[in-house]
Amino acid sequence: MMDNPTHALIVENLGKRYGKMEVLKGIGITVAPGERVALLGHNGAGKSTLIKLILGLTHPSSGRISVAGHAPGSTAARTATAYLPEQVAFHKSLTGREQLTLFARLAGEHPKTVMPLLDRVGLGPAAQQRIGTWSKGMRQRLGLAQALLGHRHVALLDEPTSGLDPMSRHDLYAIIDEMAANGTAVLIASHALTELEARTDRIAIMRRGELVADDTLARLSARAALPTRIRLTAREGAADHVQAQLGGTRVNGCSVDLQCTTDQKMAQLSRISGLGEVVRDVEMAPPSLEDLYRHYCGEGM
Ligand SMILES: Nc1ncnc2c1ncn2[C@@H]1O[C@H](COP(=O)(O)OP(=O)(O)OP(=O)(O)O)[C@@H](O)[C@H]1O
Repeated sequence: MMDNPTHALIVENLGKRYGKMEVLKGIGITVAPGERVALLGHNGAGKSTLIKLILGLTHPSSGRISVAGHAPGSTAARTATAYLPEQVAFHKSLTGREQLTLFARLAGEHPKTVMPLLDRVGLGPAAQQRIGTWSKGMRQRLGLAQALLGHRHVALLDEPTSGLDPMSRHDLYAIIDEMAANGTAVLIASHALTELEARTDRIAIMRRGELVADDTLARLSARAALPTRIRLTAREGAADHVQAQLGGTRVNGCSVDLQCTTDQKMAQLSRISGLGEVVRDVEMAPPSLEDLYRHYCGEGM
């Protein structure tokens, strides 16, 4: 395949063996500039191995990778890639500003970019403190600041929000969105399904070294045809009547759970409203990313 300039990252028919063990089998995935792709999979599915191969830290047994048109590990590919590992390690005795200045020099960036970048990730006030005194969230932000140095075509983020509180997670995703809006292709390996659901454009799921899904949430959802759950709250004493009319399962004194496919949803809602005032409330839960993840990972298989 010719390199498509619309793809910042191309992974083609990638295989990796460790001795007899086949860790990656024919992986093909592309990420376009500005796209945010979630990379999901159980422990040991091969996500870290894929990231290591894209970084050029280990070599594929077969297949090909192109990072902004360059071979993984080459100087051009390294310059084009931002990488945030799960455990970010820094010199504890340096201040945030000193550490980032060091990274800026290594990346060929002018030290004057450092303070604005620290401000951008919310570390401006802590810039003169030693990293050894910082919280995990602050170190994670510094990792992100490092990843934001220069203009990167591809960002590889490994569990970027692990161990962060909800506010820090929110801020971190805002920065990731900004990176994508500036044209960086972002690949986020994570287990944090709920937050990824709203913050990524595409979902890629790996299972035992194979890519078993790679599409938008809406299309994965349509293909899986998982049911929408509907919980009805009946007026006091009316739950039996509601269940007799609509079927479903009683979950407690006054609630009834129903399930329906997407194309049955409107018909089901009109049957519910036909029951009139005996139904006090309706809650609908479409399939979540967690449901889809279970489906595509073939849980229980
Ligand atoms: N250097 C290595 N030598 C031998 N086997 C390895 C090596 N690195 C990884 N593996 C194996 O490859 C498989 C995939 O591991 P990998 O770390 O890529 O999974 P992962 O999806 O990143 O898991 P996690 O979510 O736990 O980080 C595992 O079975 C692992 O034991």
